[in-house]
Amino acid sequence: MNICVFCSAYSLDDRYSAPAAEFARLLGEGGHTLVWGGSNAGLMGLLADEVKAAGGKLVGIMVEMLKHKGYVGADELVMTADLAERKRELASRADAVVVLVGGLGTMDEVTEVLELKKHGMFEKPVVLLDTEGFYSGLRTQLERMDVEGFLPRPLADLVGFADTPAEVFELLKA
Ligand SMILES: CC(C)=CCNc1ncnc2c1ncn2[C@@H]1O[C@H](COP(=O)(O)O)[C@@H](O)[C@H]1O
Repeated sequence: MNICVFCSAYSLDDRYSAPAAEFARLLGEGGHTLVWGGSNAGLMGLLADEVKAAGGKLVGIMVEMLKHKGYVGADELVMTADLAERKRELASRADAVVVLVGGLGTMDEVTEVLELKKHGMFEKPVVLLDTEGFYSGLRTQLERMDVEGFLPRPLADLVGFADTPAEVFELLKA
């Protein structure tokens, strides 16, 4: 499976990096391919290192302006002109999307994918790994949208929440 992952480009402490590394190990050992932003920065770089070490493949979708941070050693590195093209390319290559902890870049990517799903233009599973309850605020907001009539389809059709890396893969199998 081509698993597209959005996550932080910053180095984070063990509370966040250890579950990300475990997720990467499961991805690699499962024979999956990581499709990601192609960067060696922070959690993105850690993820790629761990997937590779566990025997998984790496497909990086890079953007011209960040190419100085490009990961060396990917199986495939695709260069895109801008962030919008990169998001389209990431989505088009994904059989599933997994969101690890991240900041504004990650938010931008996940909201775009959920908006496409909302309109029925992207039908692949999307799972958020809610490490340390990092996404509890976002989850509360999305649930309120669901309950109060802001979504055209049930939230459960749009996104799943996993507490552990292993649970991500259980949700992807379901
Ligand atoms: C110096 C430095 C940290 C460079 C970051 N260089 C980057 N290289 C590749 N993708 C990126 C970068 N920054 C943000 N992104 C994209 O936005 C997300 C991370 O942004 P953030 O850290 O959550 O907000 C990633 O999923 C990635 O696809």
